[in-house]
Amino acid sequence: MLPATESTLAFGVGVVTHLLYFNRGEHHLHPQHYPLAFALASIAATGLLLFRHGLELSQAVRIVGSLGFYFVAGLYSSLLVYRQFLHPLNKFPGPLGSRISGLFLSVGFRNADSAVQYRRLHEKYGDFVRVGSSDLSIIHPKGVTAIYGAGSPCIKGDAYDATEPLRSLHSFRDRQAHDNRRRVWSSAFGDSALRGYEKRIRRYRDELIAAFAETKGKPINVTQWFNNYSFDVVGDLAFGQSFDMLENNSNHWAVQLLAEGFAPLAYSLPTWLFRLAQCIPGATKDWFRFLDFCRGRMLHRIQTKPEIPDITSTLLRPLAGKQPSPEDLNLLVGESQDTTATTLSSIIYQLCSHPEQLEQIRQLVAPFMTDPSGDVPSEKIAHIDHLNGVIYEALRLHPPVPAIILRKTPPEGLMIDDVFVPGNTSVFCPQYVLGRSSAIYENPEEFIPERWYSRAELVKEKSAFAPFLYGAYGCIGRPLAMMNLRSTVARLVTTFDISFGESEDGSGFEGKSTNHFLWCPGDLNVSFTKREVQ
Ligand code: HEM
Repeated sequence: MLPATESTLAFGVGVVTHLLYFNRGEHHLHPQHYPLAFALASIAATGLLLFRHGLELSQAVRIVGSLGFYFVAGLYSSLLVYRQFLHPLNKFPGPLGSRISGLFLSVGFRNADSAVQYRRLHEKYGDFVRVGSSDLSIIHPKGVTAIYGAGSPCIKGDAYDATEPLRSLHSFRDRQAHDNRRRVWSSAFGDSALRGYEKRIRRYRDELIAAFAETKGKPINVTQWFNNYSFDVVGDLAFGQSFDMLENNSNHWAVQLLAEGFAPLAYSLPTWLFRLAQCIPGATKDWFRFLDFCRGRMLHRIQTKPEIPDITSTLLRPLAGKQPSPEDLNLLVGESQDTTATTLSSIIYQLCSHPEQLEQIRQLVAPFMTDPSGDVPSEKIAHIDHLNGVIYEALRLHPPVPAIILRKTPPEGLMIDDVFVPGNTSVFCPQYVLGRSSAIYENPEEFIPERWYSRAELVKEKSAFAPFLYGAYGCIGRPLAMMNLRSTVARLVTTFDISFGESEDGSGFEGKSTNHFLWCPGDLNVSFTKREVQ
């Protein structure tokens, strides 16, 4: 048995370690160092007792074990007491377990339905909900501008360090480093570059239309088909070579790896745990296989010069011969394409649910579909307010990034309207919950495209609508996405009669959807019958 003074001392050291070290700053980058340091200290202390003080091995192990126990007990007691009773976020409501750890909610997210669950939490607790020891979910109408707006003092949260030291444009937390990389990317998304991409994309849109025409009205799962289309498009824009997914109507193996790599994001695990899991041998092998695949395709692409410049051409130019990082390519291939595909699915879901809207868009775009190819450049139809309204309504009700886009408040804290959010708090505004909030929209559950142009009174707080985000870290691919969405929707509605398949009621589209940072809708069986008169 350890004397009381030693056990108290070990306990006290635990408390002090928490208060002076773990309770200050960030500690998520190298979580494996802590158990390692603990093990090394235990071995050193055992050695000291054995060789310096001549104790028996069993005696030395018992003493070191007890000291270790009291140290850990002190550390965790301090952590629990602090988080439960003294934490500056205690004034915010939320599930009791969340005060102690975000892991409490991670367990509840086992069905990958975090966006729906955040909605329930906000219905119960209000605009500010504490969802972790230092984490707030916020749906106050002024929250989005305060947290993500151009002048916001917030920085990206620790989750963006998940793959450190690998970095993409998306994951730079340092503002200056991000801005420098973003300047390189901007040239790849300027007007003239987009016109070139539009030409490259047309070939895949033709393939999509041809594949739908071949079905002769037999219902098909559009969620998969739009995935096929979007990944083929980005494969072409990034590597000058598609994934042949439209041809095979199935995921390319690399795309499948990517989807599996995203799966753990469903549980909103703390970043330290995520990084700890990466230390398990083999745990990230699929991820690295995917990055190797990107690297291989990139090398192949660099050896060929495309007739019409692709994204890589424009990215390579300012990099002066250096290659984009494989993480950048992962960003391009993974995150950006799922979003375009899910938005197309959401639009078709809403148009099948509201056939009168489908007819209205058809009437509006038909006069511009004069090209013999059947296609239409986006700029010809970009001014059609109702078409844009349909896209925005789909994005409002089914935001592709529906829940956590993490930011951290500055050390001095942040005012959101008249609510003070303490410094160094992880904050996010779930777009899915905001999109259905009656504090922000009149009749939020209704699909009303006019709210985005002629019935502005139906949007009470426009700044809360941010499916692409805005500000310094907003989506750089927005113009490309909008261009692709407009032209593809115009082409689909003028080429086909579109309706839910016979046994489809649309319930699984949302009901079986999951959220892995990006939203993945359930299957949606839709019938496309070629129209006689166009
Ligand atoms: C409907 C389609 C899309 C939606 C809703 C969307 C949404 C978003 C959102 C919410 C972010 C911010 C994420 C964060 O801060 O964590 C973002 C960032 C980004 N998006 Fe998109 N996106 C779409 C399409 C695209 C496309 C087509 C591309 C490119 C081909 C793209 C490229 C990017 C890039 C590179 C970033 C990182 C920007 C930065 O950190 O500076 N996105 N997108």
